[in-house]
Amino acid sequence: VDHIWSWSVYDYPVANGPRQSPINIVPKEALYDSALKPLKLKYDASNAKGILNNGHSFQVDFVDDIDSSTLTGGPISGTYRLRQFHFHWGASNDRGSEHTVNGIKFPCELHLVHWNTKYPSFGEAASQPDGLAVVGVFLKIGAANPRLQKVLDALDAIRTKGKQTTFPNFDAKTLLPTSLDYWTYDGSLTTPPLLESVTWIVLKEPISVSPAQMDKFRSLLFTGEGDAPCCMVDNYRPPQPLKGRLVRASFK
Ligand SMILES: CC#CCOc1ccc(CNS(N)(=O)=O)cc1
Ligand SMILES: [Zn+2]
Repeated sequence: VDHIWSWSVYDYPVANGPRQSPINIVPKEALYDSALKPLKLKYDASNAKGILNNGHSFQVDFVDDIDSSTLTGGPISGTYRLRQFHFHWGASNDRGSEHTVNGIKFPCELHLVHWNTKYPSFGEAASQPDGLAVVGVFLKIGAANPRLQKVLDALDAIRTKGKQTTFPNFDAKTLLPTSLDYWTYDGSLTTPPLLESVTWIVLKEPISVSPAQMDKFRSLLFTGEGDAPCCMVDNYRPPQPLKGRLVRASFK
């Protein structure tokens, strides 16, 4: 079975909702908002727990039962805790990102998923309009990125769906670009259950990734051990209708 996104609008009626993600970002149509605060990301490397092939991407999970890896400031109010980060990528370097900029696709996009601590759990927050905040970072082809290497070196141990291994002491801040300038808009999860609970914060500055490193992402499988192997590629949702939403910029 080709692993195109197999869910249908019938399974998830919200797929046609008013605030679906991702979107195409048109910088000239974004509104600079001087009231937007700088992003404050405070990550504790000791909160990193494990790395998992979940059958549609891989994710690095964090301990989120205390306020030690948090997102504050930016467009959000209150404190959001880092839950996990994961990536989306293409079968070739001409595609792979979920958000696009002036219609341009990047080869890969990193998502750092946070949940609002005004709710008792991630699951509860995920059903609230202000429950989640995801920081998106574009990856563009260039020099090999040493900050990615520790993550990529762990992929051999989680090649098939359902495999996981420990992944201690990882500082997710090392994956961020120099500038924290961002675009922000109200959106959704881009994977099932597509819940419209995400404040998206997409960084303007990409980080680098080399072609060889991109091939490492593509060495993962959608399929489980013993299944006919299907390379984990093109695990991105295409841009969705803006439906009148405003995209704000934290920078001029
Ligand atoms: C409710 C629920 C659930 C499952 O948890 C997640 C967590 C992250 C994601 C990632 N979605 S994305 N690509 O928008 O960050 C999807 C489901
Ligand atoms: Zn994602």
